[in-house]
Amino acid sequence: MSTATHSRPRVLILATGGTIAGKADARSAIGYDAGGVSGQDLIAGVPGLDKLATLHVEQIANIGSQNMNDGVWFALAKRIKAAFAAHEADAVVVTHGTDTMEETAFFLQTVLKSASPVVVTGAMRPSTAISADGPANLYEAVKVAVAPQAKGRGVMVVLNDTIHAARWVTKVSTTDVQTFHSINAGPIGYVDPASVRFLTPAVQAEAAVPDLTHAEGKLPRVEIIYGHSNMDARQVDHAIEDGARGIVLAGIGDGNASDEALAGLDRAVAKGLLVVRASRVGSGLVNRNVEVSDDTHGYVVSYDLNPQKARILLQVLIAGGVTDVHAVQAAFGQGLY
Ligand SMILES: NC(=O)C[C@H](N)C(=O)O
Repeated sequence: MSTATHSRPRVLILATGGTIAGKADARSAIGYDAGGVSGQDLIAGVPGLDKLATLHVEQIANIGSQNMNDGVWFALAKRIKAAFAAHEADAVVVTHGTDTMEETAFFLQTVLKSASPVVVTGAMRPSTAISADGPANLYEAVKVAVAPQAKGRGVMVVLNDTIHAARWVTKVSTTDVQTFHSINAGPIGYVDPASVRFLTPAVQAEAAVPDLTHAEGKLPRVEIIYGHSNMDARQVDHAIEDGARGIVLAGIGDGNASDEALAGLDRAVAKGLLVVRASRVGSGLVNRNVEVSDDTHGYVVSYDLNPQKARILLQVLIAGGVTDVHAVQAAFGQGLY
C-alpha cells in the first residue's frame, strides 16, 4: 500500500474466509461451503465501498472459521502490526467466519497494542444466498473502521448494524443474523446509514500480556473441560497426562465442579498446570473464593471472560512466560474497572 497522502482513509482488508465468502453447494438446497470467494471478489460486490476508503485487499486464508488456527492468528497479528508500524493503513478490516470470530477478535485484542482500529466482520448467510448479509456487514465494518471516533477502541466486531468490543462479544445463535451479543456489557455502538455512534468513551486497557506478534507457530496447549452433573475427573486427568499446560473449567453455575472434578484440578495444579475457573452459564462474572476457595486450591478465575476467551488469554500468558498464579490472575482482571 502506498504511504502517500490520501484524501480517503486507507483500509487494509485481510480476508480469511467464512460464510461471508461462502458459496452455495450445488448438491443441496440448504448446504454451502464456508470460504471460497476471494476477498477481492467480496469487496467488488459491495457498491460504494471504494467511496468510503482506499482499499487494499490481502488473502490471509480462505477457510471456514471452524478451522481457524494459531498459524492464521499469528499471520494476521504480524500483518496488522507491520501495516500500522509502516503507516501503510489507517485501519484494518478482517473478514472471518462467525463460529470463532470472537476468539480471533480476542486474540488480536490481546496481542496487538495499537490505537488504530481493527474491525472483524463476517456473515451468517453465504454470499450466494437471497438477502446475503455479508455485503452490508462489510460496508458497515469499513464505515466503522474509518470513523474518527473508532480510534483507541482496540479490536471490534461489526455485524448487523452493531459494534461490539472483542472482550465481551459472543455468538449466541446458530443461524440468526443478529447472532452476536455483548454479554454483561452490551454493544459499544451502532452503525447505520446515518451514523456511527459509540455508547462508551474510548478507553483501551493496556494489555498485561507479553508481545507475541513475533512468535512463531503454536500456542501452548490449554484444554477446556465442560462441567456437568455427575462429573468425574477423567477428562482432567487425561489433560494432565496428555501434556496440557493449563485447563479452563467451563464450570457449572459460578464456575463450579463436583468434588471429584475439583480433586482432579488440584492434581493438575500440583503438576504445575494453571487452572482457570470459568462458567458455562453465558453471563455474569466468576469471582474468587465464593463457593470454591481459589486461594486454597491455587486456581485463577476468569471474571467476565467466557471459557473460549479464557483459554486464549491463558495460552498467550503461558507463551509469554507469565505463569505465576498471581500475575495470571491480574492479567484476567485487565479490562475491568
Ligand atoms: N456464519 C459463519 O461464518 C459460519 C462458518 N462455519 C464459519 O465460521 O466460517
